[in-house]
Amino acid sequence: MKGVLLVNLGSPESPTPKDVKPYLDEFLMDKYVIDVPYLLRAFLVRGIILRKRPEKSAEAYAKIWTKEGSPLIVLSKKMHEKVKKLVDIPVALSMRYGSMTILKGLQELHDKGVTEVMLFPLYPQHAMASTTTILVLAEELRAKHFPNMKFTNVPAFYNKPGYVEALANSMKRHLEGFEYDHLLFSYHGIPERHIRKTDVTKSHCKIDGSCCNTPSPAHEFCYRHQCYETTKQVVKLLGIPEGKYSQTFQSRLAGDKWLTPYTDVEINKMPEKGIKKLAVVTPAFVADCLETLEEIAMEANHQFKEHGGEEFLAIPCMNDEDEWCAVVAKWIEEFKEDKK
Ligand SMILES: C=CC1=C(C)c2cc3[nH]c(cc4nc(cc5[nH]c(cc1n2)c(C)c5CCC(=O)O)C(CCC(=O)O)=C4C)c(C)c3C=C
Ligand SMILES: [Fe+2]
Ligand SMILES: [Fe+2]
Repeated sequence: MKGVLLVNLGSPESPTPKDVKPYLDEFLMDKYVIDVPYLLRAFLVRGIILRKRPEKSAEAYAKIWTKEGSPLIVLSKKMHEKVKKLVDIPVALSMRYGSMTILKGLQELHDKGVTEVMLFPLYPQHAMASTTTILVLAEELRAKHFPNMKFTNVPAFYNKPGYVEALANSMKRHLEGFEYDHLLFSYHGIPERHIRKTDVTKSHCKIDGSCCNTPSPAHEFCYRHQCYETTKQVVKLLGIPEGKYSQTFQSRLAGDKWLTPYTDVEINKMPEKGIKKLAVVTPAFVADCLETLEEIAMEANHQFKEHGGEEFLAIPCMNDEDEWCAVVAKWIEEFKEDKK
C-alpha cells in the first residue's frame, strides 16, 4: 500500500531556554546545517552559540507561542488534517527536529500497512540544510528499521504551477486593499558555501548577478536559483512591474558570508528611498513560524517604522489554506495513481 510522510522543520517543546537548548543542539549539530567537521561544529555550537542563544531564542519564541503550542507545529497539523480528508491513502506528519520524529512518522505508516512512501519535505526550494537532511535521515531509518519500504522523494516544487498559482492567489487575497509602494520577497538565507557544495557541475554557481539566470543542471539543487525562479513566476502571474518588487534573504547567523542582499539591511534603507508602505512575503516557508511571525511580522515591521516607514504588511504563509491543501492532495493523488 502507498502512503505519504509530510516533513517540516520542527520546534522546541516550549518557549523556555530549558527546552530551546536541546532543540537548537539537535538542529545546529546537524552536519547539513553547520557543515564543518564534527569537532569544529561541536566547538562552535556547544562552546559558543548555545551559551547565549537559547535565552534569546526562547524570548523570541515566547512572543509567538499560542495556547495550542508552536505556530509551525499547530499550523502544520491543521494542514495535515485537511490534506488527510482529501485523499484516501495514509498521510503522516513528522518534523526533522524535536519530538515528532521521522522514525515515529514512518512507524505510523508501517503499522497501517504502508510499503511505498511518498517522502514530502515541506520546502519549496531545495537546500541541504532543509531538504537533504530529511532525505538522508529518512533513508538511514528506512534501511535500519523498515528495509522493505520503498521511498519516492518529492523534489523541490519552487516552479510547479500548482504551488506558484496557490502562492500568487494567496498573496493577491492578502494584498487586497493594501496599496503598497514595494513588495519584498524575503527567503530564509543560507551560507554561500552551501550553494557551492550543492553545485553538481562544481563550476556553475558563482553567486554573481548572472549564474542563476543561465540554464544549468546545477539549478536542480541551487537554492538561490530556485528562490529567484519562484519570485519571477509569482510576479509574472500577479503582473507586478520591475522596480516594484525585490528579493532578499533573512535569518543569517554570525560568522559565514550568507546569501545577500540581507532582508533587515534592505528594509531599513527603504523608507529613505521613498518606500513608505511595504508588503513582505516569505515563500521559503509553507507554514508560519518563528522566522515569519517574529523576525518579519514583528521585528522587521518595527525596524521599518523606526527608519521612517509608515505601513507594513507581513503576508501570511499558505498554512492550511484550502487551495494549497488541494494542491498537496492533487500531488498525492498523482503519486497514488502512478503505476511505475
Ligand atoms: C546555520 C544555520 C541555519 C541554516 C543553514 C538554516 C537553514 C534553513 N532553515 C529553514 C527553515 C527554518 N529555520 C527556522 C529557525 C532557525 N533556523 C536556524 C538556523 C539555520 N537555518 C536557527 C538557529 C533557527 C532557530 C531559531 C533561532 O534561534 O533563531 C525555522 C523556524 C522554526 C520554528 O520553530 O518556528 C524554520 C521553518 C530553511 C528552509 C533553511 C534553508 C533554506
Ligand atoms: Fe533556519
Ligand atoms: Fe546560480
